[in-house]
Amino acid sequence: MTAAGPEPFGRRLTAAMDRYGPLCVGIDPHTSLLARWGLPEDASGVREFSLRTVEALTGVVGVVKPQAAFFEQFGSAGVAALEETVAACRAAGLVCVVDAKRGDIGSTMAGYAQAFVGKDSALAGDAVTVTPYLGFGSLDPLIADARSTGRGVFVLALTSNPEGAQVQHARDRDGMSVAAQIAASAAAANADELAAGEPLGSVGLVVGATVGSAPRDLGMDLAAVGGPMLAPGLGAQGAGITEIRSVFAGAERAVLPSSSREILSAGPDRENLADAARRVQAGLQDLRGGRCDQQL
Ligand SMILES: O=c1ccn([C@@H]2O[C@H](COP(=O)(O)O)[C@@H](O)[C@H]2O)c(=O)[nH]1
Repeated sequence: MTAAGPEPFGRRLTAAMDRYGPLCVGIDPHTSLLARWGLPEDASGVREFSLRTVEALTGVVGVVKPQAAFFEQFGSAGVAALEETVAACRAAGLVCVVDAKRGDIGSTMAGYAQAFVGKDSALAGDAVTVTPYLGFGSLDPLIADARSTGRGVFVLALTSNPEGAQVQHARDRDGMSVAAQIAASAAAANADELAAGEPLGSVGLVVGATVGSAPRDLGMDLAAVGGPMLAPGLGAQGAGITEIRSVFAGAERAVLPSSSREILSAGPDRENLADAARRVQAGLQDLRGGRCDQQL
């Protein structure tokens, strides 16, 4: 919190990436991983898995991303486990992106906004993923609330799954792709924060590390967005630093590469988990133009 209000998300995220490096570790308690970790395949297992992961990664990475689906599948007890995970991240000083991929008409979006970026909501991390396929404008209430509480929003633009092309590669009658329209809307949403000197705006995009030349082919100007680029697809989905460099050429400092299964499968031993994250982080070291503070 500053005299002018809460510290903006883009500033806090930049500080975390400068300190630890760009890696975001996904907290995805797949049932197969619960079994591998010797944990029950229920909400108590999801809770234990997530809290152990937060503990192992504290001081190792700056950003984590719990996947809401793996909590919600166990109903209210699973949602309670997600709330505890968010609280543990807050206590540990980890930037927490809740991967919930919400989206609805504007009036309903206000409800999601209260849940995921509302001031006193237990489900609100530091940022949330949202879907713009009801129109980018439908996200306005949530973006406004996120800004007012110092939180961020990651808008799906080019997802890492091949099926996403059906919607995201479509073009309007002027030839502009849906993905390029989402990027342009995010850039407009970030303009005031960037003009005020923030290093990154609060409105980021989700662009898979697996999408190859699609951003260029679809006319997206990622460097002009001015917000962070959450890049899932690192590790288990096949992307590495070479793919990330190619997808995000010109916007490398804004990239938040995300990996879940590749790192989580090193658990349950805390040191093994931390080492796996350190190895992936080290491989990304040059992305932001040199060593992070933690390695100096
Ligand atoms: O385009 C997208 C958007 C989100 N995800 C999510 O990221 C993780 C990826 O997990 P891995 O084990 O590293 O493959 C998962 O939670 C997805 O829902 C994505 O993969 N692609």
